[in-house]
Amino acid sequence: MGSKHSKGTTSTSDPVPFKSFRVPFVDLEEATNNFDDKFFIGEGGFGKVYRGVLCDGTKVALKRRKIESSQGIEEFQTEIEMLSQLRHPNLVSLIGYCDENNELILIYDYMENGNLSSHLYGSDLPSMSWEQRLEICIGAARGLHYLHTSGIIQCDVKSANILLDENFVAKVADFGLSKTTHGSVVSTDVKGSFGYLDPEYFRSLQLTEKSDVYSFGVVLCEVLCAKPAIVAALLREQVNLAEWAMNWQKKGQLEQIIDPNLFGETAMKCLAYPGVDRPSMGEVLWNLEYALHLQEPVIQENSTIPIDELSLQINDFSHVDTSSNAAQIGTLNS
Ligand SMILES: Nc1ncnc2c1ncn2[C@@H]1O[C@H](COP(=O)(O)OP(=O)(O)OP(=O)(O)O)[C@@H](O)[C@H]1O
Repeated sequence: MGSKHSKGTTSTSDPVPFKSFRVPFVDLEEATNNFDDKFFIGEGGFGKVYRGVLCDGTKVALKRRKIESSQGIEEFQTEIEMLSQLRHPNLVSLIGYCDENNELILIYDYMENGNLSSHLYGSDLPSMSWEQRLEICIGAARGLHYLHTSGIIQCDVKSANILLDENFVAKVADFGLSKTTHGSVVSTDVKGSFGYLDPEYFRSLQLTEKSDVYSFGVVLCEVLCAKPAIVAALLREQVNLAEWAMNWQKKGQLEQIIDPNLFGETAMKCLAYPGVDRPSMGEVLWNLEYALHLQEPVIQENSTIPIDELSLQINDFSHVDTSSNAAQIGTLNS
């Protein structure tokens, strides 16, 4: 949950009506040995995240708002409102929250294997098999499909917000920017993360479920190419992975960067412009499940080939027209 998007107020009094989820601060101090650095997992826009163990033995992750920050209250409330109503095996579970004094802390089920992006690039973690990747994408698609059929747009779909439990089951996380729309088009300020933002939403400020589909298409590209959504390529401007992959597709050479037997076409359909040409999340899910079904014999044959070998050939970004992305990034930063 990133405070970069927050428009919250500064009052901390009774921020949410779900008192049954409330956990005393002293219990959280105990769970983390007083927020000891040894328990620190990472940091996002909202604040630091710690692992901990509650007195009943439940392993948890605690997201603690930066004390100096006056932002994040609106996202804190949205997160609690959304997650206290939603339950699905592919959504992260909110166990409770703490809003004592100046503290705002969200308490989640602890996800043993962290987030999807750290398994794709930028870490020493072992490469995941194709089958595992596809199953993770299917899990995340199920979570998003459930959200969309519940009338909710997640609004910040990215690989860092797909968490993995001890069995590598995908759980969609971070609902601070989510919107309840019940299928209608909503006018709103642009929110989301660089590299994942639907260009149509960016231009029109009209939010629909297809914006999540676009962002999920970028996640599929990351999974297929083992590259981050924004790639700093040699001396050039930052390169947007989605546009780079679509350029290869336009040239009819998608197989140059990804194995055509996998789910490249599904990823490309998610990135279609205009948004009405994109599939629904249910169709994406069906396509991925079908890809898994088709892949089973192929996966068995290739199961020892790490993705890095496939992505070795995709380091040439010289064909990308970065002008429109650079414009988008520039505008977002301003
Ligand atoms: N329930 C959880 N279990 C385990 N690790 C978690 C959990 N929730 C978050 N993390 C980890 O904590 C770190 C910070 O996450 P956080 O969601 O605050 O920020 P982010 O998604 O990295 O960035 P942003 O604030 O821009 O969305 C990440 O490494 C994330 O994987």
